[in-house]
Amino acid sequence: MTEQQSAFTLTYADNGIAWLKIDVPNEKMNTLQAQFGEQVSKVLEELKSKNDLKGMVVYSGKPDNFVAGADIRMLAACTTAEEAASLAEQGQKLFAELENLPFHTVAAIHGPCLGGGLELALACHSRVCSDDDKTRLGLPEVQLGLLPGSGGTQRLPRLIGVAGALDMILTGKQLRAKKAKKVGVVDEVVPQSILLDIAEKQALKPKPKRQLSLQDRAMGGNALGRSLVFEQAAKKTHEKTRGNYPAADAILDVIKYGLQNGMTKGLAREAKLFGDLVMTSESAALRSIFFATTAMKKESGSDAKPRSIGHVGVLGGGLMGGGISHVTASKAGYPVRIKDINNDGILNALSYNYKLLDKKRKRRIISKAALQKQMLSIAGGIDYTAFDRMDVIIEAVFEDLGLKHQMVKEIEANTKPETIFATNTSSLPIHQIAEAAERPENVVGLHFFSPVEKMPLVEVIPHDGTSDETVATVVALAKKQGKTPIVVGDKAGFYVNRILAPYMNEAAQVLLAGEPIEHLDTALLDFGFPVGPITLLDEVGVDIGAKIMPVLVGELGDRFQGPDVFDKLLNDGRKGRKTGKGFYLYDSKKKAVDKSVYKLLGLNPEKKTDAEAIAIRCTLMMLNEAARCLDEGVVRSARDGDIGAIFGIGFPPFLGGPFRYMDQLGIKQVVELLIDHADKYGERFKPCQALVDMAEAGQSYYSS
Ligand SMILES: C[C@H](O)CC(=O)SCCNC(=O)CCNC(=O)[C@H](O)C(C)(C)COP(=O)(O)OP(=O)(O)OC[C@H]1O[C@@H](n2cnc3c(N)ncnc32)[C@H](O)[C@@H]1OP(=O)(O)O
Repeated sequence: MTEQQSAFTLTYADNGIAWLKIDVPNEKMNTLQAQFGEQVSKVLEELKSKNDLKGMVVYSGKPDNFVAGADIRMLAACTTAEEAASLAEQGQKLFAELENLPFHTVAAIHGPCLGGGLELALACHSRVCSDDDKTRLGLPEVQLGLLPGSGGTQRLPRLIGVAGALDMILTGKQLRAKKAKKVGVVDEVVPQSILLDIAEKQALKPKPKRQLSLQDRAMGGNALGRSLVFEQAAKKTHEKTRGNYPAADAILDVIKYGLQNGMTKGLAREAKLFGDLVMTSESAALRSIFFATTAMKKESGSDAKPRSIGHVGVLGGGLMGGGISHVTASKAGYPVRIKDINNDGILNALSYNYKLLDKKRKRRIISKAALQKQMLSIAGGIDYTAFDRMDVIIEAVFEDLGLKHQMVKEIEANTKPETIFATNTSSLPIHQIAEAAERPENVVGLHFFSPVEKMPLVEVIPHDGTSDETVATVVALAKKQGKTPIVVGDKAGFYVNRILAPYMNEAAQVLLAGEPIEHLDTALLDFGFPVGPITLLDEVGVDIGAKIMPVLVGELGDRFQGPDVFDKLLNDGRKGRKTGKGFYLYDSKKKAVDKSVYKLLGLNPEKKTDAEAIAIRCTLMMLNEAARCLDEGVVRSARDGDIGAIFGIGFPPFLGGPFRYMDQLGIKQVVELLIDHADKYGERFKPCQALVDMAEAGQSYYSS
């Protein structure tokens, strides 16, 4: 290999400093690949042979990233646990040699420094990072169903203490520069312009001695303190994972083992468990989410080019309008003008924005000046002033077709001919909204989920007459807002609500069969959903469910007919959390079921069915409907269907989404389960034709 093709280049300065540049050829992102082992070994051999070096700076040749970790494609290609473990061992060995160099090694970090990238930096004696917003440090392996396999589970606790390391490794959180300095992951934070100079200055200083952090001394440095920290972390982790994520248990195990038995044994265990985890179905599913979202970042939703956007208008200053204006102004960086029918709506949206920004300011993510600047980019009023400048309007008014028609007309009258009208409807067909338009090619659905600033998914819904350019423009806008957009068909419920509704209806059936509410919710939580269905109904609002159901029944048929409980609940004033009255009590601190709801529904709750059976019963309804959606073209691919369900509903990520889960079960088995449930509970479980055909042909949704 020629010098130019090498990912690692060494140069020497007259002042005794060596410079090790990492620059993977032909890639915009540095990742660590097995094939670099030889190159790094050579570099290390050369460095060991030098006896006149004072120090070394390790830096990236890329403009905006340090190292994003081991190459995930390489891990996914492993066919045995031994193969994966040996990759980890190789990294461990090289990093140990780096750590043992006799002179001061300093990592100069700008941009993402994640996974194996941070493990490399941890093997250096000091770390300096830029204060740039792109700089993020973390060990996100757990999000891929893995543990840090190149020394991270051993070096991080020894550097920042057990509690801090457990927090970082178990959550996979990525720290910004200031926070990384605060917890002790880096030694210095400096502007990017002087990063290399400061790193060089550091490297000229003598190699520092490793010290136990204060936190470690206080909490994890003795056996008793340590076991307490582990106990708490295990409890907290289990509450979240419910035993569905083997990586979390493995992380706890390896860190504890390493602290009890020393670094060498700890590293051996780290590599072994890393190899085992790479082969788990959970890791394969989580890796597939990474590959899917990375691919989706490049897609434009249509063959056309997106139009450029200068200004965005938002109609309606309610909860959704507030959230949409926030992601449009603060995340995408466009000036926003909100229009509402009264000033309270505008004030509401502005105060929503202020609260979100102030939270960031309090956490020192943004400065006061940045907060003020961002607030100034959002304006509002009760008329269409300045709307002639708008390129896209996002409508978030009440779900009423007449009102939406009025909005379309007013917008067409007050904006440019090419202005896009994107409606955030969750239930009304886009083609019906577009009926009022003179320029239906500019009308498109843009369905956000609540709370907008947190939920990662957006459904983009073209109707038959929407232009490709409109689709590409709103897809680009959604990406700038930090969302993952999926383009879905203009049918009732679109994709996410359509697959959610039968699942929720089935949960209601289970409830009416007399299963206790906590039992039902816990069953689905244990299965891996982030909230139970009854809690979700309380959160979303019983009234919202009652409004969407007839639309689905009308357009898609009787299988969407839920049990007849909405009227009883609504007549009793039980709209859910927002009215303080639903299935749960909202005036006590501890979550508890409002038992009077059983009386209202004429139920005598009693646990009769085991949790697993309840979970599969509700989930099967979702799987069957997802299969129908793909068959009807409501989603364009199994991949989009999986990402939509995971990001829109919280479908258990470790199962990889409904389609990957069906593959895992085997389509034949899914069909058999559906038939079995149809026998027990009714026709609504009848497997859709697409699944039956696939089962007969022995097909699956994915090839791997
Ligand atoms: C032994 C070790 O402990 C094991 C590990 O290190 S496992 C890996 C741990 N690291 C990670 O999980 C980080 C994964 N990467 C990311 O989260 C994000 O890419 C990022 C935050 C670094 C950057 O995000 P963003 O700027 O939006 O860029 P993004 O589009 O995602 O990535 C750019 C390119 O880098 C690639 N990339 C980023 N990290 C990668 C990785 N770890 N492996 C392989 N490819 C990676 C992407 O696939 C994409 O490639 P493409 O352009 O050819 O499709």
